[in-house]
Amino acid sequence: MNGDARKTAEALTYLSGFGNEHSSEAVPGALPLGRNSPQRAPLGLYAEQLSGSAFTEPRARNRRSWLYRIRPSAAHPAFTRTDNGNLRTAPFTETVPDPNRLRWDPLPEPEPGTDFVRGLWTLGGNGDAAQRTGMAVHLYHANSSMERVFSDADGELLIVPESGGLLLRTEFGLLRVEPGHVALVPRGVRFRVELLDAGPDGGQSPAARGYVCENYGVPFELPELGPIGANGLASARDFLAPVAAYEDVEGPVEVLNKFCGNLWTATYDHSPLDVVAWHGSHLPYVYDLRRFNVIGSISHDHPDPSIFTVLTSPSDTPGLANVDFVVFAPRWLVGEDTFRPPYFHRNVMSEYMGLIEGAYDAKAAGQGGFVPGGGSLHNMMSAHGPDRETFDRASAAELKPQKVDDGLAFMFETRWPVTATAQAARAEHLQRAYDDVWQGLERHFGPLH
Ligand SMILES: O=C(O)Cc1cc(O)ccc1O
Ligand SMILES: [Fe+2]
Repeated sequence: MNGDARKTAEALTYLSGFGNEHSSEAVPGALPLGRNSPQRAPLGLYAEQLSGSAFTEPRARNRRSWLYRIRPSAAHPAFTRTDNGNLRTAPFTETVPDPNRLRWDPLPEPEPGTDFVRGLWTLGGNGDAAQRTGMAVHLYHANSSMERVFSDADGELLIVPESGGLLLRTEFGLLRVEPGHVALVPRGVRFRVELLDAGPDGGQSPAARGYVCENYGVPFELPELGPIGANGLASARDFLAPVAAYEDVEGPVEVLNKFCGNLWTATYDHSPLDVVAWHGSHLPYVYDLRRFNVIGSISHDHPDPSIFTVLTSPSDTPGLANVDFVVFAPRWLVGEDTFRPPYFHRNVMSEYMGLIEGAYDAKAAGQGGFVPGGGSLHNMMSAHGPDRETFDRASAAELKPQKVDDGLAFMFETRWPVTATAQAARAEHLQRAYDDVWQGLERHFGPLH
């Protein structure tokens, strides 16, 4: 299946535009015109609505799609509980919230035959999935394509690959997601993840690794631009939705459903990825982070990282995000008389950071440092910022224009502290000496300087 996945992914076409009303049909005439639910849907298909918002939410936040499928989703046997593996869900109560700065190396190698869902490993989170608020941070490390199909009733999934490309076969069609891209799979949408990179044995050996933000709250949207103007940051047109593509498969297919924190399984007698046409706004997307238009200071001082927000999940309080997805993309630094890397700070928000590639400008890379596939957690009010090495270097640097283009880092920044899971708090790959990166920041104070 893996070799085929790359070939299939090469030929993909997309529909451009975040939040649009898109429509697509894999077979001409499959999409009804002028109505959603005709007495008999075209081509003998079943019409079905998938709601991502309450029916009555304001138009700007209202999300739903109509799917025209070979069988209605309702045609399935009972779900039964199955092993949650390393997946955990809010409320997170296995440990107490930790004020310490925490950092992890990448996940260890998975067992052979680990698919995307089995490879999910929850680091922590906040809120309450059943109350549709808060978020979870997961990592994944897989070495096998999924045969089964997955959907998450608990939230939307923002998938951030760090190594290994993925082919997402969704109810709405196919998305190719490489490191440097992110995929957004809405709540309840069924999909299967295949690994794009076939190993020398034509199969299972390469790993696919990355991060997932599970957003229990209001779905991600593009941030307001305010005085930035009508353009800038992530552009709506760079978010690509799939075109309709369906599986006409009769035969046993395992379908996994994450519901209020548990995995449930059912064996369908057909593939639920059988949507021949669709229209609507509750849709998956892929976005290439390198298309992000980075805005920064052209005078002095280091702007707050909110300037790098790609997507935001708002809360009921204006400006206070349930979770923001922020990217530190290649950019020029030109600030005069400025300490250019991230400043020392304590933040009321909680910050989980990951690294997709290269190095991050506030932290040393290399072994025992902040490395691709690793991550750090700086919870509410924890004191952090540049490590000693970065502080020494940046305080002495000659301030000529400088291109920062040796890395791609990101942050999930959330309104509530992230409580670690037991497995994250006790993990062997937790860096137990992380505090040391701020050791040796000597006093330089001298009133007579
Ligand atoms: O802690 C971090 O590295 C993230 C971060 C980056 C930045 O540029 C300013 C503040 C901030 O929290
Ligand atoms: Fe920070």
